[in-house]
Amino acid sequence: MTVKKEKLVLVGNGMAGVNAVEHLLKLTPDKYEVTIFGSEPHPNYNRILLSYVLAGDSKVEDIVIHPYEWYANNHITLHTNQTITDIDTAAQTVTSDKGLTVSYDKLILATGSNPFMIPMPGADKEGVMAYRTIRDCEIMIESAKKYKKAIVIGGGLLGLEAARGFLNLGMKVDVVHIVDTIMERQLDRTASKMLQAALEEQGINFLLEKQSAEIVGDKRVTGLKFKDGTVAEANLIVMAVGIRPNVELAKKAGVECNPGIIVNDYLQTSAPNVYAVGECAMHRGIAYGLVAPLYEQGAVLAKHLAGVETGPYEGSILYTKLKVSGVDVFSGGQFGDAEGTKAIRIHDEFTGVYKKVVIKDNKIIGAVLFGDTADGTRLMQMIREETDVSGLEKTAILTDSSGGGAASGVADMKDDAIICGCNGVTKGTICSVIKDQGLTTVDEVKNCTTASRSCGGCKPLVSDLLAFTLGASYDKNAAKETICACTDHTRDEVVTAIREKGLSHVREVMNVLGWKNDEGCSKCRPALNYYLGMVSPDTYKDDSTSRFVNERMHANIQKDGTYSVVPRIYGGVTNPTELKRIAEVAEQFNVPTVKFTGGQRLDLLGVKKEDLTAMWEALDMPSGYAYGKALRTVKTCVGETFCRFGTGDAMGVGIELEKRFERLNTPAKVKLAVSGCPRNCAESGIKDLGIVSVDGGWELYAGGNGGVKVRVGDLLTTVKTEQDIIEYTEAYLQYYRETGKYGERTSEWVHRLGIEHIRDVVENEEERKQLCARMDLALSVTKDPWKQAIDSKKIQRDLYEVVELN
Ligand SMILES: Cc1cc2nc3c(=O)[nH]c(=O)nc-3n(C[C@H](O)[C@H](O)[C@H](O)COP(=O)(O)OP(=O)(O)OC[C@H]3O[C@@H](n4cnc5c(N)ncnc54)[C@H](O)[C@@H]3O)c2cc1C
Ligand SMILES: NC(=O)c1ccc[n+]([C@@H]2O[C@H](COP(=O)([O-])OP(=O)(O)OC[C@H]3O[C@@H](n4cnc5c(N)ncnc54)[C@H](O)[C@@H]3O)[C@@H](O)[C@H]2O)c1
Ligand code: SF4
Ligand code: FES
Repeated sequence: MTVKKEKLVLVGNGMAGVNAVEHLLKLTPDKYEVTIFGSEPHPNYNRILLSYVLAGDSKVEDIVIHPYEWYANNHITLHTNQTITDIDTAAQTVTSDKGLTVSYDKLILATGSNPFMIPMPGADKEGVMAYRTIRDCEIMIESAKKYKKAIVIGGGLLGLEAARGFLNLGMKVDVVHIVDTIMERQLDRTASKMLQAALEEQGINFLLEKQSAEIVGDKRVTGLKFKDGTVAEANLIVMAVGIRPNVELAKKAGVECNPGIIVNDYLQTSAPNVYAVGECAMHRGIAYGLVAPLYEQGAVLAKHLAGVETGPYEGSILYTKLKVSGVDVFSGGQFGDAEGTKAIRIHDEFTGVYKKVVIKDNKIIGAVLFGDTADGTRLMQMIREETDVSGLEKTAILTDSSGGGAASGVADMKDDAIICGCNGVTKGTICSVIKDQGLTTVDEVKNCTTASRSCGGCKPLVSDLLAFTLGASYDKNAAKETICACTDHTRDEVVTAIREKGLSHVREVMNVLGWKNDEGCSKCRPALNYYLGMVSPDTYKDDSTSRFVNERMHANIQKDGTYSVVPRIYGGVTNPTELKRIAEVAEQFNVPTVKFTGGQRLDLLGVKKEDLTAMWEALDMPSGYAYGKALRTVKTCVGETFCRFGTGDAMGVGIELEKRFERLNTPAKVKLAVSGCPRNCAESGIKDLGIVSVDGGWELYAGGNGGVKVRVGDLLTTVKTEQDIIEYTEAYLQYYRETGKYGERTSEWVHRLGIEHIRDVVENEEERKQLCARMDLALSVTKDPWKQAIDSKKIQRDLYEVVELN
């Protein structure tokens, strides 16, 4: 006798609902006849990965979790593009917008959330949108082909990932945020400010403490007006200011909601046989907006519906990781300081790493990590298990990422411990595929199980599981550091290919080396442009479209959309005629602020884009390159010319160095300093190359940095004459140009290569002469970009004219 199957209907073909059904079918494949309705015209896909689609690192087809065949193979009836509009809880039926009525024995509501749209005037204009679905993503990608300036309202996880995506799509982007710290729901002030600085470095412009008042424009948006009366230009505005549970259908059917669909610990709603799971559900006063808790809910619901014994769902501890390449941010549990809590903090300004763990009653209750998130999953495990840390050395909690042997932490985990929260993959599953299928790398585990496919936060644990399962045969460092997710090639492989294959365009490199993403991204394109120029300085035609906005514009864009102009003042030494001219130009162009920079230059701030070329012409001074990955400034003291302690001509040497190396492209910005005696008034110890006059010669200090990662330079060498200084500086900078990774400051480069190695290179006469010859070639072809813009109507039209956006 065949047992009649019960009818299970799922409303919402999203991540939470389908995951629960998948789990249920594994437990009891034959108990239910399943029907799924989804409003979107797609099979179940990974919404998390939309950020990678937008950023150009994935394609829509790559983010499908369950293709149509999965539904067919599991005998599930799927109705995509069909919205359930009514539920009759007495008759136990649902009815769709296409008029289809289906009866149920059990009903799961998994209708997700709606993005919150700020109800301000103009919010209905063309070009104002949310960011939630594949469709939204497609519209954003299409818009980027036509429009050049976006605003994202909301500096939370979604807003920042959207903003990064826009940069990758070649748009300029402002993030408008209501308070003065971004991601304030996940980060403390220190981490938030570090994140902001890192994202500004990538090109995102932040407008903080801004209250949006009105969207301006005719049919299509042209800008966003704030309550303080200022306006920011944009032809695309994305609202990412939070979500609201989608409960319209449940409310209409009389199911209790406040504001989400209220569920008990078994995900039951107020209506009989009706369950809710995912973002639409409100459990113990919380509606979750991240997948890990939704999967935990789904696991309980599946067991409950399968009739398998299960404990209640008692709520989840949240953790998040921002999915923006180049920044590592993790936040978990209760990260804020509150009564009864104590925190352990490490803030290593040398490496840009910040870690904070919050402890209450000898238990870790929260953590924030910036710059190094490898310990995130381990700390989450300690938070979940309420590990007593009273016997532990407190700073070791933060510094020991392996807990005494890579595999020791994971060895203690149970088989059903979730390793990848985003994709609900357990330790047991990962260990069996490693064993059964002979997997040896994190990437293979990812492809096989989806663990680490989304936010990437679980990669260190997956790696530990490989070590635990494979023992000594696991090579943790086998995974190589690629330029970005668009390629499997490392920096060195790419540079070698450029040299050996004679590649000469950014696109050619991407084609020949089989880039996964035809357009590349904002990480690889500027890097390729730099490497090509470094390899063939005399023949390579710079691809300005592959440069970051400030380098394209040859001025630094400011938070209000104006620019800053810093003319070259060699060695920081000027004269009355030059100063008068600068003053007159500042008056002529109504420059609101003139400021001395840390590098002894004058910065004219608040210049309108359309005034830039006229201002440069009036100044009649070269560009100070204050915006570029290039030589910025040579700071000098007055030296022996005026100072009674001085033993060397600091000003003379500084001016000569700046004249020699101005306009030189380097992997990251380069700052030099020359001091006339060891009192070191020009702060030579914290410069990329710092020169100090000493008895009988000059000392050269390499790899210093006074910025985010403070580092004191290492003594590179001591030379006798001013001519030696030029020669050693040439060799040092050229070696940095040839071996530095794009974006890597000399402080990191010296640390990576080791000062002894660099010293060996520059002190070897033959190598030094060769490096100098290659440097001379690179210097022989540089041109002043301001002069080029003054002389070219085309450049002025393309870059500096104000275009009416519509
Ligand atoms: C760009 C982006 C990036 C994200 N990144 C992360 C991340 O890194 N980590 C993380 O944990 N979370 C992330 N999230 C959040 C995560 O995607 C959501 O928490 C998760 O998708 C919610 O799942 P859900 O099933 O509850 O809702 P959804 O995935 O929204 O699914 C609900 C589905 O139900 C459909 N539906 C609604 N009403 C009806 C109806 N009446 N009839 C039929 N169908 C209906 C909707 O169209 C939708 O397809 C991200 C979200 C976005 C938008
Ligand atoms: N990496 C991830 O884990 C990830 C990525 C994307 C989205 N998500 C999830 O998707 C959901 C939506 O993300 P979200 O970032 O929109 O929500 P959110 O609620 O996390 O953040 C919204 C942000 O917008 C700000 N804000 C609110 N009103 C504003 C206003 N009028 N002007 C300017 N700023 C304003 C808030 O201060 C807050 O920081 C969340 O549940 C989020 O957790 C997660
Ligand atoms: S570094 Fe020496 S020479 Fe230069 S200003 Fe200071 S004391 Fe004078
Ligand atoms: S925890 Fe996010 S991908 Fe694994």
